[in-house]
Amino acid sequence: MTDAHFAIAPSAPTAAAAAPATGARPKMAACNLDFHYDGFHALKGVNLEIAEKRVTALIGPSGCGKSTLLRVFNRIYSIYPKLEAKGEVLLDGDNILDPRFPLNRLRSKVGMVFQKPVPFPMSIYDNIAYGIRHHEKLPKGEMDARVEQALTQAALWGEVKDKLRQSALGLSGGQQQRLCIARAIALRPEVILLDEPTSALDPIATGKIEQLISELKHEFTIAIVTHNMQQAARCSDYTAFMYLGELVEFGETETLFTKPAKTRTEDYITGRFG
Ligand SMILES: Nc1ncnc2c1ncn2[C@@H]1O[C@H](COP(=O)(O)OP(=O)(O)OP(=O)(O)O)[C@@H](O)[C@H]1O
Repeated sequence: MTDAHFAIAPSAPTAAAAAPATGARPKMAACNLDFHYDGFHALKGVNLEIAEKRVTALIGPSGCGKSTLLRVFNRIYSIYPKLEAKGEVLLDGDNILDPRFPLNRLRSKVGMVFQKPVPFPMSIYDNIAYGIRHHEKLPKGEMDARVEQALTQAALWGEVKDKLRQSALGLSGGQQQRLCIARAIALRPEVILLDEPTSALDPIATGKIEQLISELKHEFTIAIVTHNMQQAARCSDYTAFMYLGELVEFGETETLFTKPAKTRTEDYITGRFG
């Protein structure tokens, strides 16, 4: 799909409030997005653009719908019958909520990393190779190169290159999270969704992941849910502030944190509630 297709996307009020001021191309966009959990209205008319090869942070008090929005971006809810999304989520102009959009294509383009690192109970090498094998049949030499490349990009290669055949469960929490990021990267996605990726980590491991995020954005489009406002300020280009299922404010991170347009945003970022 082309930019032109994106521009004429159906019903897209193209999140006018959300339009990135830098002219970055939108990679994904939620358009009039509503989401219900078995009757509970968790996302209400959300319009948001995720700029290509930038980091977009989703912030807001507990229960405001940040993780739900991230999960809709990956259609992860679709296995549950009573969960319903309405509106559109565009990926390069295609509506990924359309059941005709193949789930395996979506998963290969949009990777996800969760709050708690969950390595598979297998070797470090196989943690990376497992997902690749699912999508491609590679000769051993090429597979070795792909594993090394993913671990290098996730800033983990130097720490694990001599123990690739050891269990991934023996890695520290921070290393396990970088392994999960490597696993996502290995599939060569275009978008990486990070759901509170550092909330289980100590400050040093957190710093490494933040450093990693700022390097990965040169190649990938990143959306990150975080409770840590310093983290959002440090590592994102754009920030979306959500409250009770609505997108309250969106803008360049520096502007949103220094000159928020809405009182509710200001109250939240200054710690008056949340
Ligand atoms: N599986 C579910 N079934 C029913 N309601 C749910 C489910 N998951 C989330 N919710 C509700 O949807 C709303 C949004 O939840 P969500 O997890 O997206 O919020 P969040 O902003 O990510 O919160 P937190 O920061 O605490 O992780 C909340 O009111 C939550 O209780």
